[in-house]
Amino acid sequence: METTLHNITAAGPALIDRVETFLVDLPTIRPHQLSMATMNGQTLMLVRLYCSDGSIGVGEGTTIGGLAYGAESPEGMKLAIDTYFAPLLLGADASQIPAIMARLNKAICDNRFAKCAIETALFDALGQRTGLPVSQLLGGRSRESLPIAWTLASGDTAKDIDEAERMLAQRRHNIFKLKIGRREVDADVAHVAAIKKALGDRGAVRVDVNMAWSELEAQRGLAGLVDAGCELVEQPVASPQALARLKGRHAIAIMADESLTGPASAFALARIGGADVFAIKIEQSGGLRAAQQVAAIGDAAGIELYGGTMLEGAIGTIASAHAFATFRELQWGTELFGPLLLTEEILAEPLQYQDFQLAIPHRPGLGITLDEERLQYFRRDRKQGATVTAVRPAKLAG
Ligand SMILES: O=C(O)C[C@H]1C=CC(=O)O1
Ligand SMILES: [Mn+2]
Repeated sequence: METTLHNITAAGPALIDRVETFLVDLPTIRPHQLSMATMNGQTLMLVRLYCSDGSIGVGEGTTIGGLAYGAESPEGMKLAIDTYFAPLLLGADASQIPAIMARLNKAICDNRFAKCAIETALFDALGQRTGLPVSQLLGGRSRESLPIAWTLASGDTAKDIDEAERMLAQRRHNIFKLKIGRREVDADVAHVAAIKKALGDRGAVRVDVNMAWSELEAQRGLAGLVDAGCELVEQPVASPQALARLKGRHAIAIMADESLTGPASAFALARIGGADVFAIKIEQSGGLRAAQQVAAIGDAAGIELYGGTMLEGAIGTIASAHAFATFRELQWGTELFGPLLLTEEILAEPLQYQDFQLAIPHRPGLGITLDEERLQYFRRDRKQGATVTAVRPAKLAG
């Protein structure tokens, strides 16, 4: 469909008629070990917004290890949307995304992941309505594809090296992020050094400590990581002040992840010089536009950018890709590999990963088509026999 301002406005408002949420449980290809949890599967909280013009937008809320990573869980997001978000959404004009998000932000504290799922669905529906990809609706792309790092987190050095070799041979990834922080600092540093030694110049090595170190442990760890040839360390300690004290002390980039919970935290971190790099995540930021604001703050402060993941499935991953495509700078690439960690495909056509990059679709909205049969098969309530949706009362519908 050719899109003009005329046919958008001529169509009139598209009201939200129905909000549907459901959980989808998918296995991972291997156990994924982080400092705070080991994942054997991933649960996607999917939301669909059905609009009065026939458009349907889909969004995803996903986290890591239930409540191990953050305050929101997939089950909690579903409950929050069904109970508290839906009444604020039903009957609203789905094209007025900033107004809807302002309404949600005023009435609902935090719940950033659930808000991101809703904003994703709104942008997807707007894309269907206008014929434009989400990246275009967010202001336009600076790039057509994104470099994709892979996380080595099997918990075993030799297995991690084999896995990295396979990724290099397939030309899928040549940037590797190692999950550390579960073991003693020296054991972790030895693990990183062994992997970097095996890969040499063929692969970049970075680590994510997920806040597991004390500041003292970090002082020792960072020195060892520099010697091991590691180029970046993600959130070695929990406190932003400690991050600021560590930054610049060793020849290694310090990246903030857990400390970034949206634009205000980005501003606060920039003020104290707490990071060389921001790992920006759409869910942690509270939505796609909030992620763009975090990027703008990073840019303005001379902080370099990286596109992070909450190990989302295909929907959250491609929503992230559309947002990251609009960033002016993306010096450290991205880690949007979430769907590749899952054994099951939920799209009719898989996302395109090749030559170390993920291609960003050009079709309207998110530019993906769900495989309904597979989704129905993996949804949790199929086994429980319950479907919860919120519907606009008939007397208001039309
Ligand atoms: O960055 C995190 O902490 C979360 C995540 C990203 C990749 C991965 O394996 O875990
Ligand atoms: Mn991280």
